[in-house]
Amino acid sequence: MKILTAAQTREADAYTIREEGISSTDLMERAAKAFTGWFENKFQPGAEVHIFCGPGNNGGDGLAVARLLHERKYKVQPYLVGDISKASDDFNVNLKRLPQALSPIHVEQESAIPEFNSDACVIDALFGTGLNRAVTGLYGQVIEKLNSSGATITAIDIPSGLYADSQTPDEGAVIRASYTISFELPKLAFLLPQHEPYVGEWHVVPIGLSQQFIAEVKSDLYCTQQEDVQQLLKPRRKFSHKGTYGHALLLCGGYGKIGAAVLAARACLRSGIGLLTVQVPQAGYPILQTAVPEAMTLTDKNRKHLSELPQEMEKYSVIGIGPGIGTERVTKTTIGQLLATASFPIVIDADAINLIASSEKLKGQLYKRKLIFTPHPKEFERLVGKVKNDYDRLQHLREFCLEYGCYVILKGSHTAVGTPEGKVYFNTTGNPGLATGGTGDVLTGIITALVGQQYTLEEACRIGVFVHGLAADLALQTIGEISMTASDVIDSLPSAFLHLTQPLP
Ligand SMILES: NC(=O)C1=CN([C@@H]2O[C@H](COP(=O)(O)OP(=O)(O)OC[C@H]3O[C@@H](n4cnc5c(N)ncnc54)[C@H](OP(=O)(O)O)[C@@H]3O)[C@@H](O)[C@H]2O)[C@@H](O)CC1
Ligand SMILES: [K+]
Repeated sequence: MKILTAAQTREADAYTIREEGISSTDLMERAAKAFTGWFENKFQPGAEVHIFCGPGNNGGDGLAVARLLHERKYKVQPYLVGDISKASDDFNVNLKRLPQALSPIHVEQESAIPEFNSDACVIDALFGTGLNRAVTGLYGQVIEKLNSSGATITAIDIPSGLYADSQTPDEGAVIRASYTISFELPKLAFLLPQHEPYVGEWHVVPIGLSQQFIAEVKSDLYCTQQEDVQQLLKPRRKFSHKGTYGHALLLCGGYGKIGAAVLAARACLRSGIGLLTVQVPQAGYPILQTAVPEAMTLTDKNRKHLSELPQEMEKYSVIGIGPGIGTERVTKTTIGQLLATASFPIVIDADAINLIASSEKLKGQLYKRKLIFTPHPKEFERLVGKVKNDYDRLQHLREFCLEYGCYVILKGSHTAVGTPEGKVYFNTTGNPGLATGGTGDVLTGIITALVGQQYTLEEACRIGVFVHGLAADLALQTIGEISMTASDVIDSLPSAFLHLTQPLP
């Protein structure tokens, strides 16, 4: 699914109206019906619903929603905020369509807003994609009052005051919604962690915008959804054997962190790799052999740390390196040797990222290699320097991928996959249960397995982060967020792959 800017969304609206012979009023009605459909499933008709409408088409949506909810027996009170003498045409059409029983309250000062019951619902229809400056003055005061009212706020299209695709100025007030119901496509702002307090739980409802326009419009930003991953996954062939699915090498684990190698290895095997060799420091040998009998185990000459590459490197199709390896000098030297010699793809995680980030020499060896980095935000900052905000982080992500021609999986609540072509794919699975030690090691194992099976690096990144999040979502059902461990995510990988390859009817 593509992500469009606010300007492109307005163009999509205009194109749909022009090319598909639908009036803008009818498109607004579709949007209002789509919103109302979601709202009715969420809130019972007994609830008081206070709908705050601004002067543009977002306000027009609010007025149409007021009429539709009134018809469905909700106790609706519309508010017209500020100067509506220059309101949009469709706002005025929907103002006229309000039934007699609904008389709107004009809010010219914030004191005109009554106190709400604690179970009241507020619908925010002040501003949508037409927001063109920070919200201050009366609108800002109204937003602050609604935020502190204690009512459950549901935003139409986007929380008012939030910029859809660029940094919202600090001085602007922004609605803090519990729910945001967006039309047709998600906005970039919803995918960035800094906006969680404003956007709340978000959903997209279709309103029939032109699919042709959406297919043709240029955007480098995408959401990866289940259908995408189902199309990317290749069935295993009847006449295949273990050699068909690659031979992965994991260079993971260090004294006290052999568990990281166990987790990465188990996840790699559960993600379809044909053969797996794990090299661990001597201290890890009995542990690996016992915990992961399916993996072949090599030992490093060093008892505690990664200090050498195995023999016969040419037999591997992919390497995963980093989980638990530590930051010893000798390990850094080994990474340098790996970058200098390996011709196959390398998945680089954890301390391998930290070691590369700390060395200009190692960074200089990254060019023209087939590399996937899997940093969390702190590791990413070690690679690229301090970032100012989530948009700045995204910019750095694209620049880093372009400069080094590599892939970066920037982990977070909507993990972002950056590609060398400047594209970014946001993931749509996962939950806060993943915020626990070892889940990153699991992701390294999954991605390594997928690269080993000859998926392109882009496919491996997109499938891998989706499956990892899906496994956590499936584990949620029986284990919950609080108790979830990295091993639970591995244990749910089979269900996640089954879910994707044999969708239930
Ligand atoms: N078109 C369609 O077919 C469909 C559109 N849809 C809906 O339309 C929404 C977009 O509507 P929109 O383009 O009218 O813009 P919207 O966000 O309502 O605001 C514009 C108004 O706000 C004003 N204004 C802006 N910033 C301000 C500020 N900081 N402080 C104060 N004022 C400010 C600006 O005034 P001005 O800049 O002229 O002073 C103008 O009056 C979209 O999100 C979706 O909900 C759906 O129904 C689907 C069909
Ligand atoms: K809104």
